Amino acid sequence: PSRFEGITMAPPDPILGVSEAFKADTNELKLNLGVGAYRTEELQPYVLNVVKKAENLMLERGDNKEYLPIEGLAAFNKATAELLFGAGHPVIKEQKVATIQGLSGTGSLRLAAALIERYFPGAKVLISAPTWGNHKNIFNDAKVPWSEYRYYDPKTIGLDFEGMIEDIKEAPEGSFILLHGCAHNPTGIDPTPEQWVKIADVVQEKNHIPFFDVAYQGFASGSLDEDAASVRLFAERGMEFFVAQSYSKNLGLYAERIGAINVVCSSADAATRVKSQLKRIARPMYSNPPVHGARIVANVLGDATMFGEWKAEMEMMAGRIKTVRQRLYDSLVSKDKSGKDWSFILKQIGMFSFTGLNKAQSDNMTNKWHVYMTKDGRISLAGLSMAKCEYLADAIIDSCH
Ligand SMILES: Cc1ncc(COP(=O)(O)O)c(CN[C@](O)(C(=O)O)[C@@H](O)C(=O)O)c1O
Repeated sequence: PSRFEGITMAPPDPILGVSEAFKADTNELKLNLGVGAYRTEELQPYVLNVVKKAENLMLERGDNKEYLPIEGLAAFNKATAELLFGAGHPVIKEQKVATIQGLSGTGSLRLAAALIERYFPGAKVLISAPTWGNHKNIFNDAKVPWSEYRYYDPKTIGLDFEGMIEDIKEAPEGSFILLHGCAHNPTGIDPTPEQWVKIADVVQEKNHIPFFDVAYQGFASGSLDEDAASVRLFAERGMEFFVAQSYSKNLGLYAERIGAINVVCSSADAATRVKSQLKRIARPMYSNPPVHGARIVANVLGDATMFGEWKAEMEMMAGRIKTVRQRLYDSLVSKDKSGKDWSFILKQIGMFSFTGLNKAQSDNMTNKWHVYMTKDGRISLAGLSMAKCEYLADAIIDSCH
């Protein structure tokens, strides 16, 4: 008998498995609102013009393919930390941030989880209920215990702020609090600036360690600075904390796997030690990261013209999603005679809308309407065109009544 008998079939991934099912569907009405990947009005993947411009420059320059250092491309690490905190920020000036290039957001989260497992034995991570589908797997596989803090309130289809604060208060002192910097996934519901202040207060009070996941900087509101406000608030307070970054969405570099883990420390010496241990973890995991995406980011962020062009394209993408969000809302209101309040669609921010549809209703969306979405009721508006809003509204109304 084969010794591989014990290797059973793994379940399809709750998010990426939806794309697999979508590809297998032959119905031309099919709509992929599963994975959080931007599509144009023609529902095609989008490579930013500024990315093509940077790549042409890189090709002309004839860069070589030598290994990067374990910590990644130095120009990228510098640029990514400055983008997050602002170039003039004290944590940058005083060299208190340990930044290493990661395999996009996922790989950066995983490196951070490995550091927690190694240097914070017994510490647990508090994650929002609900949260991005891969967070639990990342911490489980890194053998880091986690528990949930209340976040989504199905009654108001809004934030259960009191519950969130209470659960963070109740957590053992020195817990890691995983926070979505902006554009919460899957709910699209973000704390208000005032609520962020209160969150910072309670985290500081309990000596917790904030752990930001910033996968949508600039993509949520269209403004890089606005979307970094929550992270910068915590940096203002002189807190030590983690920030994972991703350029999958805001620069459209999905498959280039480019991101970073930043650890804000209380001294430059601590940052040097932390960086050395992140390198120690990375080397046996993947040795050193891919260069192409890092060079694109470093070139775009390092050139004033391209940086401006990037900001304009990001505002275009964020703008298209906002327009589609409004059109979906208008279609639902005009078609639905039940008087249901759909305003939550407009209050949500970023790529996603949390529809409140349950699993059976989501199944109906797929089986009857060929609309592919995650089973927690999330739809990615980035995959929706103006032309398809009416159809989607019909599907949602049919599925929830
Ligand atoms: C909050 C959050 N954090 C990290 C990531 C990781 O992204 P990457 O590794 O590409 O940098 C995502 C992407 N999440 C998805 O957009 C999604 O939820 O559909 C999708 O890309 C995914 O991988 O699931 C995310 O939404």
